[in-house]
Amino acid sequence: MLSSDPILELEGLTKVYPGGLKALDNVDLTIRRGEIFALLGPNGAGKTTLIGAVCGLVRPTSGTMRVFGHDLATEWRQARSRIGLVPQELSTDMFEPVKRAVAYSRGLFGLPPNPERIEEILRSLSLWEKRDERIMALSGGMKRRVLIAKALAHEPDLLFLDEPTAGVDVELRKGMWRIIDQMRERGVTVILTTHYIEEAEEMADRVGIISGGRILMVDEKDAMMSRLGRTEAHITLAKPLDALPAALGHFPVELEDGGNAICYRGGDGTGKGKEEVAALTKALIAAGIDYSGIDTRESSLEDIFVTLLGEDEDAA
Ligand SMILES: Nc1ncnc2c1ncn2[C@@H]1O[C@H](COP(=O)(O)OP(=O)(O)OP(=O)(O)O)[C@@H](O)[C@H]1O
Repeated sequence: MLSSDPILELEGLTKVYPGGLKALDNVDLTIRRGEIFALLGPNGAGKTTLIGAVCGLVRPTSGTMRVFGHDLATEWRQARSRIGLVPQELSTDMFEPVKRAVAYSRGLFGLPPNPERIEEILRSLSLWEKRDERIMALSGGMKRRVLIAKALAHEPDLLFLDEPTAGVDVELRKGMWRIIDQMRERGVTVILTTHYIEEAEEMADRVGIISGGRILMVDEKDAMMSRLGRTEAHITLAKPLDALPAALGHFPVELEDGGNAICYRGGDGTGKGKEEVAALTKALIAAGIDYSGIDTRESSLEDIFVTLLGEDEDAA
């Protein structure tokens, strides 16, 4: 269930690596219980550093972090035991059989063994048949699922997935999305990092855009798309025009393709582009201008992302 109850609160989180690189710059971020939050940013934006800070792998330079209301600086143990981390790559356990490695991960958090629970996790990730195989002998996609199983072994309430589908094929990516969806159904809050816009668009309830260690924007995905999205319509005319008729003067349109098409670009931030295109077609008919086709396109999260990053570079 999605609620406004915060599960993670970051305030003024800053990380300056030795050598002076500021990987996180005064990050404020609140994650709500039960949501899937996508942290979207280009390479080197600070995504892994942010996850590392919450999971205790990176020591922040300043700022506060609260998880489930526990201050990470003072109540580290209570908080960490409820967090799971799926890192980008498997670094240990390669020689271990799958089931043993996953059970071991549970034990690391001081939990008693629970073979039924481990079986359930392995089955849900389609790894049960492979439970006695060494991890090194598995395919790349299965190794990724082992990473998830290990992160779920101690039944965390908050799960970080760092680039869960980097470098995997489309089929595996979709499989991974289904797995993430199942976790949400179980009530796990998921924070995933990605530089695949498609992934954020498909999976997330909310999206945060990060670049150069700064959060540029956080919003509900749908709100972000209607607030920042725009509509483009390409109207092919039956006969070319020399100039735009005065009757269309109040629409955001231009004559293109040597007078053979009228292009509409509008609805910015209002979500009303489609309605305006419909009004435009009526105005065309009223003005006696015949057209042979209309191609309408709503902007995607990708367009928004590119625009925001472009503006950020301009401001820098
Ligand atoms: N241990 C480190 N020492 C010094 N600089 C580091 C260290 N780790 C990361 N950085 C730098 O901090 C910045 C942020 O890196 P980070 O790995 O957090 O980005 P990212 O958004 O996860 O990138 P990617 O998508 O490539 O994984 C980068 O410029 C990186 O080179």
